[in-house]
Amino acid sequence: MTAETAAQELLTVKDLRVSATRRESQDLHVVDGASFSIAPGERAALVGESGSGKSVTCFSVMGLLAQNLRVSGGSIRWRGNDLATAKREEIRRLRGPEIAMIYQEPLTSLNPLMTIGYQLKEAARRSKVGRREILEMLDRVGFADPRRIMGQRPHELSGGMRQRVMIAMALIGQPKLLLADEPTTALDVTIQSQVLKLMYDLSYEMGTAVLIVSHDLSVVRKLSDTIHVMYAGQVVESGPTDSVLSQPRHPYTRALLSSAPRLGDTRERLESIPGIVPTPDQWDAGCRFRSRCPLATERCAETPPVDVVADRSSACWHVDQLLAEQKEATPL
Ligand SMILES: Nc1ncnc2c1ncn2[C@@H]1O[C@H](COP(=O)(O)OP(=O)(O)OP(=O)(O)O)[C@@H](O)[C@H]1O
Repeated sequence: MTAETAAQELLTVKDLRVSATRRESQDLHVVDGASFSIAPGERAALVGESGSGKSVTCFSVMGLLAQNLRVSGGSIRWRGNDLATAKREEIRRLRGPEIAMIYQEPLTSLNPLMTIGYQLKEAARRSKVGRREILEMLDRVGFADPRRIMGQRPHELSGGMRQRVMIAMALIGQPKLLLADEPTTALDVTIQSQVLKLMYDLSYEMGTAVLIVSHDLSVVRKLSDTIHVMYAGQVVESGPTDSVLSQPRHPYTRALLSSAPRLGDTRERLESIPGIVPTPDQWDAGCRFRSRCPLATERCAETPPVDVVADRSSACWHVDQLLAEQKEATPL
């Protein structure tokens, strides 16, 4: 990394390892060698099948890992500090004014007993923001009567309204980074895109970088500048969204694309990825996708090299073959 790129980076996660403590056996790594970085104002996405470690990675950045999990290796560089080794108190101070998060289900992060006003004031206090800005923020996220919302409790609001409150709460302090962990999965399909648009419009106006965790490649394609593909606890491919999705350099990304529906799709059937994701206790030093990969050879039992080309990186022994196959499949 050059001094120039390092200075441009907001968050750099390097070889992150998160371990789960187990009572009767050795600790288990649930994230194991994840690396990616995010620049100021960048819109990035973390994609991958269930269990690949996307949420745990976000919670590590927020310093909000479950009791039985801990960062056991690697670094999380945030504007010169390493959050992997920082004291809880230091990370707590960053939550709100610097890094904020929106969760899948707003009800788990809103207190059911407290009014929205109370909870927004708590969030605003950390960022030294007053009542006027809170009301303005509620107006910006689309509430016609912000004063009325302030007096209501979470159960009095619809799912979409609650998620808009969460967006207001997360962005009230104008953080530098917003982590959004599948922020619309709990919402009706009809309002998902409205809520996403709102989140991205506001973040853009504030210059806030966004890392969205999503299963939906069509959302990622539309809304993200860069994409990081996670598989079995590692980031296996990274790069600008358009180029990763049009010319994947990792067989797992190619498989994900074949299994995702696309607008105007003429394919009769989507191909599901054969096999199952190995669980953390099955991970080894070799390529973890090899049991499901059509290109796998014996060599894949060894740690795959990280292939870096311009702003793309992928970890695969067979990038050349993968690219040759894509060339053959693409009519001139
Ligand atoms: N508190 C915990 N204790 C032990 N293992 C955990 C804990 N939380 C998560 N895990 C394990 O960590 C791995 C990564 O989980 P994570 O929730 O980050 O995956 P994900 O990619 O976000 O999946 P999804 O898309 O389903 O949310 C999984 O194997 C999961 O079972």
